[in-house]
Amino acid sequence: MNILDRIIADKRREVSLKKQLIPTEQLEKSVLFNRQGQSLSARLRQASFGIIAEHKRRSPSKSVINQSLSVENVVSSYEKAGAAGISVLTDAKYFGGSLDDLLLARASVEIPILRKDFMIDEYQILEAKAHGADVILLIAAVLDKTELKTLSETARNLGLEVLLEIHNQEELNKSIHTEAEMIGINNRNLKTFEVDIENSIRLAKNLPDRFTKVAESGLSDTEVVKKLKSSGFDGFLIGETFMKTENPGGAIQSFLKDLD
Ligand SMILES: O=P(O)(O)OC[C@@H](O)[C@@H](O)c1c[nH]c2ccccc12
Repeated sequence: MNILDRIIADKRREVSLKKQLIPTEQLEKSVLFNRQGQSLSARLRQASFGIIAEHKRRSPSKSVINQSLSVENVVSSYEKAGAAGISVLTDAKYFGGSLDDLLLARASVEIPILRKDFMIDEYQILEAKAHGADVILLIAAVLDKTELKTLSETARNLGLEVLLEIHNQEELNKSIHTEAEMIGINNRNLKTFEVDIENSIRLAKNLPDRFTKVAESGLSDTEVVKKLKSSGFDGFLIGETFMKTENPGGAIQSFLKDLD
């Protein structure tokens, strides 16, 4: 079994257990459930370089990235430095995150927040809303066309935006008819961890203009980000480059300065 299949198998177990413990009515009682969602898509299109800065403690490809900083400090410093949005990993087993991280991030920043997790069930979208997210991630590699459609409709009905992640033409074909606001092209193949920017540039050319285009993963060089911007990308999802430093806020600040 590849890593992605393992993560999804674990996620199915996790979600079915949580559903028994915390009913959806309880999620709907959260104060945050009535909060007005904000548009990440609009912010990315307005920014000269729209960075979505990610909070990520560890990952299956890199193991430990940063275990010592507090999520509140990291995301506030991202916001202060000029990030367009924040991504918070909430998967515990493989990424060391939690829904509490999402709550703490929401309490710390005003800018849009993406709940970064492996979404397979409507229940997780209600959780995202109840913990203050503005955007959810849907990964085309693990969902079929019908699931992509119904999960994005659920998000839309809750006032959440969708970042739909693809990696190849086949995934693009099944995503193109959904109502997602943003398409993320993952430079990293989630099955092999290989990073390929040229693949992303080729794929982006086949995307209709109505989608805000986001380049994801493996970005550490401002020259590469400039090249992606001129190839039509509006947003850039960056985690490790910032998180592996002692001062992620300082790292994004100098990154943005280099892009200027
Ligand atoms: O840390 P990086 O290489 O800058 O990547 C960030 C983000 O793109 C990556 O964490 C990611 C992209 N798609 C995902 C899906 C699930 C978990 C994580 C991810």
